[in-house]
Parts: sequence; structure tokens; C-alpha cells
Amino acid sequence: MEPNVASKQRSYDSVKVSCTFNSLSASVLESGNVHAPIDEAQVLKNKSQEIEPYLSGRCIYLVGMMGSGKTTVGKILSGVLGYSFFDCDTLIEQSVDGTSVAEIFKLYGEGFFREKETEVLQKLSLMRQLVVSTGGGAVTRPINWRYMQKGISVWLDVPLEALAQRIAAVGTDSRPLLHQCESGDAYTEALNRLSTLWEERGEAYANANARVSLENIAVKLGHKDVSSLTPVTIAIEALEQIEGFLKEEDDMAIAGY
Ligand SMILES: Nc1ncnc2c1ncn2[C@@H]1O[C@H](COP(=O)(O)OP(=O)(O)OP(=O)(O)O)[C@@H](O)[C@H]1O
Ligand SMILES: O=C(O)C1=C[C@@H](O)[C@@H](O)[C@H](O)C1
Ligand SMILES: [Mg+2]
Repeated sequence: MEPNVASKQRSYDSVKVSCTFNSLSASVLESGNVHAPIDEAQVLKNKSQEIEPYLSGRCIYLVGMMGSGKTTVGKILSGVLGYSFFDCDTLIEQSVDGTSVAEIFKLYGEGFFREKETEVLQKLSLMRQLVVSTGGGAVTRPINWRYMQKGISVWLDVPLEALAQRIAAVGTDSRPLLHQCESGDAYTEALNRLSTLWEERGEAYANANARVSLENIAVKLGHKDVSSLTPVTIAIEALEQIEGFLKEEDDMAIAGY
């Protein structure tokens, strides 16, 4: 049975207490005053169990630039929530007889790829209990947002320099929009191309219901930069931001909006 608003509210309060406890424990641990180990996996599991009933089966759509960790974090979230995981790029490849994203771009062009992307999102929007890792450019079409609004969208906001580092490490073979004819090292090429894409579409990511800023997590946990943040830490923050969105949604409903 759906919990009523009052009991939902009480439960959110307890979620808030445990969040505060977790971040306090983390900062105390960072400062070296306490030696109790924090089992991140347990924190992740607890948080997902607290939130899952309030999702009411709604899908989670991860959006973000190429290399922001949508696939990596998406798999972790689906595992802990007991949701199925789908990667839009993989579904598009399957719908074109297993042709890779890079080949689809080469053979049929970006417009064809974007049509397929919208078709995939439309189909996914009819389903429940999914974590969906969207393609980096899915945010550029308003129709895609209409489909994603059936669920909760979460933006993985990662500094361009960190994205370029990750991409330089694995290469751009599977990411056709990052292929370059420029000379230069892999990091600089990736950073230049990502910067251009960011100028074109950066604002579109802010349409998401929740934002996971790696810079904010690093500050909160006292890390020098974002490169040391693990996918599990980021998944925990994603759940906390989703929780914040659910709470806001609840407050709006109570206020009659
Ligand atoms: N927190 C992290 N720290 C370091 N490396 C990471 C982190 N998260 C993901 N990566 C690495 O960065 C690369 C990109 O991650 P991933 O494929 O999950 O991104 P994506 O958002 O799905 O990218 P795309 O839009 O191109 O599909 C991978 O090699 C992955 O292993
Ligand atoms: O950012 C983009 O536009 C893209 C990101 C990838 O996930 C793929 O969807 C494709 O390479 C395009
Ligand atoms: Mg991916």
C-alpha cells in the first residue's frame, strides 16, 4: 500500500538523520579523529532501501556528458535498487542489427542515430523499475525530455578536465563525436572537443530533476579533486540527490502545487 503523506514525511525525516550521520562520519573519518571504517557498500545499500519505496517504480534516467560515468554508476544503482539496467547506446546498436554507435554515425549519420535514440527512449518510457544510462547527447532533443519526465532524471556533472582524462585513458573509438583530425595529445584533443560540445549543450543537462556534482562531493568529503571519487561514492550521492528531489516533490504536493 502507498504510505500516506504524514508517514512519508516521518520517514523522510529519518532518512535525513541517517544522511547527516553518514556525511558526518565521513568527515570525521577524513579528519582522522575516528578509526571506525565506513563500509561504503553498506551505506549504499541502506540508502537505496530507504528510498526505493518512494520511487513507486519510476525509472531513473542518468544524463551527462560522454564519460561522466552514466554506464558505470547506472549499473551500481540498478543493482542496489533491484531495478533492471538499460544502456540506450547498447539498445540503439541492437536495433540496428548490432552495428556499433561509431559505425551507425559513419554509415547513416548523426540524424539517423538521434531518431533511433528517441525511439529507444519512447519504448523505455513505457516501462518501470529501470535505471537507464542515456547517450551523452540525449538531452539535446526536447522530445527526449518528454519521455524521461515519466521517470526521474539525474545529471552526473563532472568537470571537463576529469572527463578528458577518463576518455584519454580509454580512447575515442566508441565515441564518434570525439574523433579528431587535430594533432596533439589525447587529453588535449578530448578536452577541446568536449569544451565545444559543452558550449552547445551544457545548459540542457540542467533540465534534470537532480544534479550530482562531483566538485560538490569532493568538497563535502574533503578530497583535493574529483579523480579520487569512486563510482560507489557517486552512486550514494545520486541516491541522496534523488531523495532531495522526492522530498521537494512531496512538499509541492502538500502545498497544493
Ligand atoms: N568515478 C570514476 N572514477 C574514475 N573513472 C571512472 C569513474 N566512473 C567511470 N569511470 C571510467 O570512465 C570511463 C567512462 O565511464 P562510463 O562509460 O561509465 O561513462 P558514460 O557516461 O557511460 O560515457 P558515454 O556517454 O560515452 O557512454 C570508463 O572507462 C569508466 O571506467
Ligand atoms: O554525447 C553524444 O552526443 C554521444 C554520446 C554517446 O553516449 C553516444 O550516444 C554517441 O556517441 C553520441
Ligand atoms: Mg555509457
